[in-house]
Amino acid sequence: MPSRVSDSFKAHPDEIHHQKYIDFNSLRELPESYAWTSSDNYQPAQDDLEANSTVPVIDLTDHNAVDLVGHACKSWGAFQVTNHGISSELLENMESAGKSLFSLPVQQKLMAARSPDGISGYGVARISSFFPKLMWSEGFTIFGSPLDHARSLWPNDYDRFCDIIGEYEKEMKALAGRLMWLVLGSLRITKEDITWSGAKADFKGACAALQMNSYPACPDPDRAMGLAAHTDSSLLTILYQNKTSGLQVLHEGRPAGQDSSWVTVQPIPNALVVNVGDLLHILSNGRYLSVLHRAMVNRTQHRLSVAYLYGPPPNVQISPVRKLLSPTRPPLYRAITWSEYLGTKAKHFNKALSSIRVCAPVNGFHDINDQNGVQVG
Ligand SMILES: C=C1C[C@]23C[C@@]1(O)CC[C@H]2[C@@]12CCC[C@@](C)(C(=O)O1)[C@H]2[C@@H]3C(=O)O
Ligand SMILES: O=C(O)CCC(=O)C(=O)O
Ligand SMILES: [Fe+2]
Repeated sequence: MPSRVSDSFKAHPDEIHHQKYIDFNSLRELPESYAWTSSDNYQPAQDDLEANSTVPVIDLTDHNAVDLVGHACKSWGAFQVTNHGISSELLENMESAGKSLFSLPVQQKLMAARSPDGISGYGVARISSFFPKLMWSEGFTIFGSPLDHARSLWPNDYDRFCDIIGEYEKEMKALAGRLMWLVLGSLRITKEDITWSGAKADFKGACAALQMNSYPACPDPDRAMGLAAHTDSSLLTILYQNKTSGLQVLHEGRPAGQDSSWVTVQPIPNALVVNVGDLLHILSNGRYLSVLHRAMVNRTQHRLSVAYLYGPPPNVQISPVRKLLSPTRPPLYRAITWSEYLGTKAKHFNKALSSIRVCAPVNGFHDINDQNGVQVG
């Protein structure tokens, strides 16, 4: 296995898998295998960046929060929340847990490498296989207990990491449940309108994946991509980002797909970013579109983010809520479980939503993902 990318970047594509194991900090130049161009569906000049625009910031204690959330979901598919109840201490602890993980030597991180068909562990962005170029980032996914991987990373000192993850997941689950009811409330959907496996959906059985992302400072940021444009498969995702900006969301013109531009989500201390995922897109029958987003890198600052991808229990069927349907608004998607959807996403990537569509859109609303031209492998 090459120890540095510069040893290997002219390698045969089969060897790309090996290139994931690099020490980003050792590189003074951007290897060609990491240099994105417009033909890779990426405009390095960023001339489609909307500078004076920003996603809504919602104070969760605002008595109008339901309507603000509804408006943000409809017009942006993303928003930031303040006064969300997660302590700044927990956010700081999570950030330092991430820092201590990603600053381990490459060989140590490899002890927790994600297996080719696994979900949890250390590795490159799993969407990499859909793109011809590599991404300037590394990630660590936690689905279920982090114990085994934490033990491989810190054989004598894994408790603290596991405690922080456990606490973070507990708090995030409560916040995600709260946000879910705000979102559903904005669609005038009540507890009675949603059943999961025949029972009332109370989100107690909800599931989540925690994705920690590290974006090292990059010698040539204008040609590099931290995490390529994608939507999340979740119902909704809650993202913590450190003080370095990089997250961008695609702001759709209306009708969807017209004049879209990328908007940077500027970090606000202690705020969290929330975005609509594909399962909410399905559940809301396309009223709330899952938002395309990506992460950019910069020359001097390391960036860290932690995404909490919140979904239903893996085997519960998700389908458009009946209350939102009418003869003029028939169901656009077939019922699907999160497990099955993840398999579909792994195969079709940004065409996954269209692949489960059962009905042509009416009144001009449709999947944004059909419009964005993101490359599918
Ligand atoms: C449950 C999951 C959603 C996710 C794939 C995964 O199995 C674990 C990581 C998640 C993540 C995070 C970064 C972006 C994303 C598209 C990816 O490649 O891995 C999402 C996946 C998803 O939402 O489809
Ligand atoms: O790093 C970011 O800002 C985005 C991360 C992200 O989109 C993800 O983990 O799904
Ligand atoms: Fe994402």
